[in-house]
Amino acid sequence: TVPVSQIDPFDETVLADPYPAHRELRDLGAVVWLERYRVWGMARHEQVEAALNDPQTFCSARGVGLSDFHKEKPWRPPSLLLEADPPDHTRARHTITQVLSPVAVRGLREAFTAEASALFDRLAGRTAIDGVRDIAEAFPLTVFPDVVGLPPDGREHLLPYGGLVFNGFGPRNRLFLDALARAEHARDWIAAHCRRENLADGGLGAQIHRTAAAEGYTAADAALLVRSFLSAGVDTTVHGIGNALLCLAENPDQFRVLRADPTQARKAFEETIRYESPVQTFFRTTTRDVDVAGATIPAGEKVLLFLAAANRDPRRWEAADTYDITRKASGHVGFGFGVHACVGQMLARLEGEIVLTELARRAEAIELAGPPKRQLSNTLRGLDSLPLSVAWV
Ligand code: HEM
Ligand SMILES: CC(C)Cc1ccc(C(=O)O)cc1
Repeated sequence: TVPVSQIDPFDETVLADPYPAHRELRDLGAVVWLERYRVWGMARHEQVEAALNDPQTFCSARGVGLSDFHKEKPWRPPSLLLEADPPDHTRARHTITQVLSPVAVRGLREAFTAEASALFDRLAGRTAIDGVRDIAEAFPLTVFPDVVGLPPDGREHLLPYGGLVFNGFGPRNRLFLDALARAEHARDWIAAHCRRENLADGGLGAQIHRTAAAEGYTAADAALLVRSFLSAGVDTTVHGIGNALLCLAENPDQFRVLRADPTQARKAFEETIRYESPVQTFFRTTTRDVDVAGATIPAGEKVLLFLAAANRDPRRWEAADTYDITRKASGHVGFGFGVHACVGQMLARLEGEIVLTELARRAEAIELAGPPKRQLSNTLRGLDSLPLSVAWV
């Protein structure tokens, strides 16, 4: 029989400190029944990776949130990438990877480095800063809209829209309803700025339109592909960078390692994605009766994948609950795994590496100057504010 848990993974107390619940779920079994939502859950690395690697059985086209698109109308038209399965997904993925290719991402390094340098020039000398407002939000909100080709006005809609997307994967709780209200005006702005006429020539948005047209997509579908970037490309990196600053401030020995060798910045960011995963959970839906570790999950069931729990599974990681920037963090599922693995991960890594390198060069030490304020979300883990005192070089 399948172990039953009363844990509510979307409860605000659990979201504020999810790690005890993650441990309980891992130890309860390879597959558990979450009574609260009447869905299945997997929290161990082995089962999460296996499910992500089997899109035929654990599909995305019925939504990657709690809502089953076969039963409820999505709050927005489904994504051609995230909420699609092979073969449709394959064409959309091929289109996007032509635009966000490793060569294209490498070509951004110089401009991103210049932006980070200018940002830290403005911060130097200010001993009290807010790591979220002044760094984690400031850097992505400067470089990403520029590279997509968004106009200077209206960028304040990006975070609220992402907040709605990520809260939208959870239940229709207070977090979702708040996000829906906050994003009321963002939805129109985002929809308008997925259209070719509102995207600058030469930007990634215009390139998506051009490549999508060559792949036979309509302008409307090309706009949906741009929407994927605007949905996934900001809140995630903001929290990735914010979580890295929090981890480094809470583990001064790790900051000293980074300070001694700033080329460790990329590894520090990767360990952050494992240890304090910005994307904590999302769902799949079974397409057939499937046996997992002796339990049979019937077809048509929602399965909640606990990425963050898998990333701290002691069955897979030495000292799983230790933040160690020198460890080999590869193999984590913080960027997903398999056909839907994050298409923006190289861009995210570039942003994280550049910010942490600049920080390591300019700060002797950073420490918490007050309690961080958590930003609760049904899916994302990150901060609203991070008071830091910085000893600049
Ligand atoms: C630290 C930053 C980021 C994290 C932690 C992250 C995490 C993830 C994860 C876990 C998935 C898998 C979703 C699934 O399997 O259903 C994913 C997919 C995706 N990500 Fe990211 N992401 C990040 C940054 C970005 C950026 C910067 C972009 C855009 C430029 C982006 C665009 C996407 C897209 C379009 C998908 C869907 C891919 C597909 O379904 O084939 N992400 N991301
Ligand atoms: C971690 C993922 C759920 C992030 C994400 C969100 C939205 C989209 C989209 O295609 O709209 C893609 C990826």
